[in-house]
Amino acid sequence: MIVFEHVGKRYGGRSEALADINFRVGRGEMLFLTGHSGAGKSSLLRLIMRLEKPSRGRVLVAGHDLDRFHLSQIPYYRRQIGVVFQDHQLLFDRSVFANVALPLEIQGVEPRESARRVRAALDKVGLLYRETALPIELSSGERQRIGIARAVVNKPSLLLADEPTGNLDPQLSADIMRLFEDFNRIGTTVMVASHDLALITRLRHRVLRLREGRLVGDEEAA
Ligand SMILES: Nc1ncnc2c1ncn2[C@@H]1O[C@H](COP(=O)(O)OP(=O)(O)OP(=O)(O)O)[C@@H](O)[C@H]1O
Repeated sequence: MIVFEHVGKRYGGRSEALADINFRVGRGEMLFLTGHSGAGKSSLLRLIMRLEKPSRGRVLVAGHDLDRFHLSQIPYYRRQIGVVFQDHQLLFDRSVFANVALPLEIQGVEPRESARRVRAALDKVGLLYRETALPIELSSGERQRIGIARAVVNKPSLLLADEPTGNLDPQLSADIMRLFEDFNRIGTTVMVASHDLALITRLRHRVLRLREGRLVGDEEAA
């Protein structure tokens, strides 16, 4: 599903944020990406999203060399990827329902079909009963689950998360990870960047370890 071949990334004239990264992720896998702050986790995810281009090497996703995409193809490509951020990036003046519906609205999905998919996504994260609430009325764990519902409303084949439990306590973090595992169980490829080693160790998935832009570990699930 994801192939990195000798990938390097340099921003401007600075030192390399990523250097000679090689790995493959199979369809339907779940794995963690870990490393200290500044190790290159977000850069690696941004390359997969095609928000950045590599300075060296190739990134392939679902058989496509991302460097070869025409600019007009990129939005279609990104629709196949669900992305969850630490700060969830919800719109605070819109209801939970409207936030989750946003990706479908942008694509022009017909309202009735959109409503059906939004409710299915909210149901999966256990927050269907909060559809009319505003984000401000929710707890931080609930907001993160809304961010996840929005990420999966398109039924993406690939789900990427950048420190999705960064602000949450251990219990809520475990709940969020269980949700990712649920999506993985139904076939979604899931990659989670996190520096929460306690959580990562407990969950027993494959772990890619970055240090100063280099891949220093690739440990299979225990
Ligand atoms: N847009 C950018 N322009 C210039 N330098 C950048 C940019 N994005 C990242 N970097 C640099 O690249 C290196 C890797 O950063 P990156 O954000 O990928 O690491 P990270 O592991 O995700 O860290 P964090 O957990 O703090 O987000 C850092 O030295 C950072 O300063």
